[in-house]
Amino acid sequence: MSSDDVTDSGTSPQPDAPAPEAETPEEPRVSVLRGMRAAYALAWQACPGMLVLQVAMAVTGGVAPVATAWLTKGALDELTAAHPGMGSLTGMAAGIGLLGVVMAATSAVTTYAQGRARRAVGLLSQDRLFTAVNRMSGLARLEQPQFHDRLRLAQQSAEHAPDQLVQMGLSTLQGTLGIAGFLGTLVAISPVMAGLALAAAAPALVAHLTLGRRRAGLLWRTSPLLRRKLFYQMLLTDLQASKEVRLFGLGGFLHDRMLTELRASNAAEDRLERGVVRVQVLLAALGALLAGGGLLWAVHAAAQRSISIGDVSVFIGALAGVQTGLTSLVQGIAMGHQNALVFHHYLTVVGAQDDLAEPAEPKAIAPLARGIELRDVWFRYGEDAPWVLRGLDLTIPHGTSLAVVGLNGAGKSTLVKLLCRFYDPQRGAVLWDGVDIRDIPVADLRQRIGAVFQDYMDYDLTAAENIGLGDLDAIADRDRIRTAAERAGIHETIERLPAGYRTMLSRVFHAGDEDEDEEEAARTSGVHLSGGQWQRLALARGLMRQGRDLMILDEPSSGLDAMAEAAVHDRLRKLRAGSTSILVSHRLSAVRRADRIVVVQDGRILESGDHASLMAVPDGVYAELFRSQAEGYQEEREAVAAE
Ligand SMILES: Nc1ncnc2c1ncn2[C@@H]1O[C@H](COP(=O)(O)OP(=O)(O)OP(=O)(O)O)[C@@H](O)[C@H]1O
Repeated sequence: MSSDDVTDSGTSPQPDAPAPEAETPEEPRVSVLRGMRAAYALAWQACPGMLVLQVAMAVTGGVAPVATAWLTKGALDELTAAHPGMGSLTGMAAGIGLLGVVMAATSAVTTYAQGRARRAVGLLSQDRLFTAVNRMSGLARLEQPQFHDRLRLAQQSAEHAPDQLVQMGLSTLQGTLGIAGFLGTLVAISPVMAGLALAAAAPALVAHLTLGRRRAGLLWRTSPLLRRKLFYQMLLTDLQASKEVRLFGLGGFLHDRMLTELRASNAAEDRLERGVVRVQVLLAALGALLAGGGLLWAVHAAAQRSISIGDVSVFIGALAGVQTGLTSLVQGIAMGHQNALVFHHYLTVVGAQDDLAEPAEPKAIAPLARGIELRDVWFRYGEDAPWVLRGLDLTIPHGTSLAVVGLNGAGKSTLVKLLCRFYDPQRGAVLWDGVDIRDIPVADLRQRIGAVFQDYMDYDLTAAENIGLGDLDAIADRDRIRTAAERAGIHETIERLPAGYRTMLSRVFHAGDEDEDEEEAARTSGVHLSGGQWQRLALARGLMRQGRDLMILDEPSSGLDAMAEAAVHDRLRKLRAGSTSILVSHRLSAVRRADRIVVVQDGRILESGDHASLMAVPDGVYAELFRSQAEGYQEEREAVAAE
């Protein structure tokens, strides 16, 4: 394939590898029932006992008020009878009292059961959410803004939505039992009133469902605004950003931007809330009209002796019971509906496939014996993005050191990322001893690779942990951590820290126990390293994997001073001898002793050879780059000598 076949504009042939499923920015259409089912399954798995207890309490809470209303009616009728029977009156009064105790206990037990279930469900749902995030072994999805919008809502709903959906189901059960009881009572006294009360709930249900859908839509639309707001907010408080924020006087600017995002989100919420108020006022007026009409009818009927005083009491209670029951039922359903819409984001993330295709027939990876080959590799970061690698061919024989050089943006780090299989190439293949790495389980492949990335991480953890993370099996192995630190030239620095390897490298967290004394806390916290020292730590972390099949060093010394850099490269050269390694660097003095050097340009290998052979090509890119760097040092030296 020539570069004419595959153009920057993206009018290329269909790629071999499918692009990761794009996140759709539209508002999702979802099944509420699916959300409910998933929420109940979660609640059952997280805490079955508490779910059963809540169901029992919901049934009790639904039946008890109806029973109370009937006992009250019985008592009032007995009282107004010609010869009230004291025995049955006492029994009914005792029954009312007992039901009061039961209802109070029900409410307390429900609160307890809800709390325990909420915590257990929250734990399980967050566990599943982050398990799913960890399952995504590539980087492509994490680079999609829509995925982050979805993830934010998923995180929010993982904490609250499952529990709220369960509560909605339970309150529906409780409400339905209460309403059924009261409605039966109403039908017995006035079927017309019963019909009217029921009919009044229909517009309320429609209105609340519409509002719920609008609320869920609002959450989806405001998610990008709130993420940007959080980003500006984070910059205002982040330690790393604080230098630039203060020096460039960015505080006010970021603050304004943060408020602009918040105002836009508030304005959208205000608009929705205005609609909510209108609907609620209308529904309240309808309810009051019904209650007032019912009261008038009951008083008239009692005055004409067509119903008893007890009937009036139970009628008023039942009408109020049906109305409040229906209102809370409708609101519960609408809230559940809204939660299910948001919970959909959680279910989508939890159910998402890995963004890297899993091998249909996984092959076991063997220790590297022959070498790694990139064969006609074409890669770009998105369907509309320009090609970064354009038919790149490269072989790295086992046991050799390769250096990769090239101008900024040439694709060197991209090449490294493909070797770690953070992405799959759209065309061509990366072969490990002749096996396509797409056929090897990705975790097994990465176990064989050690790496120091250009954009390495500083972890707010102890010095030992910062290094030990490179090989989790050895995170407690002080000897290995120390050896890696020595090789990266950071051991002495760590030894001088207040608590040596136990020192917390953070100004945000401290290392010790909550109850440690202040002296100990001061010893173990508050240390921050210099940029070059952090880079050495990252190098030590990578070196924890010394002896694996492939060592990747992407600009491992860019932050080191000249002497440290020379010393580190000297040491690395010795460590790399006889093992397979790739060094990406702009410092040509560091790469000159590699077994082979390649120059990447326009997504291909432009030149290849050892230092001497590349320097022998007078108008070659490598020779030119090397000469210009050497001349820079030469001029510097002459200037110093002339002073
Ligand atoms: N995650 C990404 N998403 C989209 N484009 C990217 C991404 N990473 C890199 N690119 C683009 O790919 C091209 C190659 O980038 P790469 O980081 O591989 O270059 P490089 O040779 O390592 O550059 P440098 O010497 O500056 O580190 C650049 O044009 C860059 O904009």
